[in-house]
Amino acid sequence: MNEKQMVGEKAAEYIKDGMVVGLGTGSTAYYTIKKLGELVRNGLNITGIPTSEQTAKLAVEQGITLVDFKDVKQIDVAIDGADEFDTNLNLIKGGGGALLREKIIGNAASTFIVIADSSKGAEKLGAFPLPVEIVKFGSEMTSRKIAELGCEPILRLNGNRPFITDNGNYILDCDFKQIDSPDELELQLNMIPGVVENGLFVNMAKRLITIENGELVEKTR
Ligand SMILES: O=C[C@H](O)[C@H](O)[C@H](O)COP(=O)(O)O
Repeated sequence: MNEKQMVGEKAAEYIKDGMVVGLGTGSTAYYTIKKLGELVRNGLNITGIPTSEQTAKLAVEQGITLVDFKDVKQIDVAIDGADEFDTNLNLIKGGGGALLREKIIGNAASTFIVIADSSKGAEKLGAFPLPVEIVKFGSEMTSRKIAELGCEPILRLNGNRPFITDNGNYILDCDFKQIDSPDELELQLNMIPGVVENGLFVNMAKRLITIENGELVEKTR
């Protein structure tokens, strides 16, 4: 079993009957959703809220009932992957472009569980270029304003066209090299008009499930 499958399936153990579950996006969350599908087919009763169109499709294929977000007052647990995590369980997310919905759902969940293979750990965040979702209007200006914070934003492409998020926006990948104060940078970025959201998830993860020396490890905050 690969590391993504190990952590992804482990997270499914936290899901109990009757829960409303935030379903993450990406190649690690894939294994959680597959496992939850198996459990649902064996009688587990949950409803899911997907963090992307891609995840919605997978969840439906797996037989997981989805609920309309507008009808939801409480999300019990959200499970999602990460592109990078630090020792305080702060994260960089958005490698797959799903960061906005992931942040809304992760923030609304009583418990946000992160699942990440051993390659994602870092002393300080920043080696992974930070994804920032911006509106199309004025995108060059928004990009210049972000650059003033200390990076060279690169417009994410899909082939030779801009990548478009599920929300109809662009993504700028911003290589800050090393992020000393993720909480400050998160706020500074979101203060720039045109920025919709950024991929820094600070003080959100309650539990991290990862791998160390080939073994499953869990850390809580
Ligand atoms: O937008 C994508 C998400 O933030 C993913 O959770 C993140 O990119 C990690 O994905 P993966 O599990 O495929 O490495």
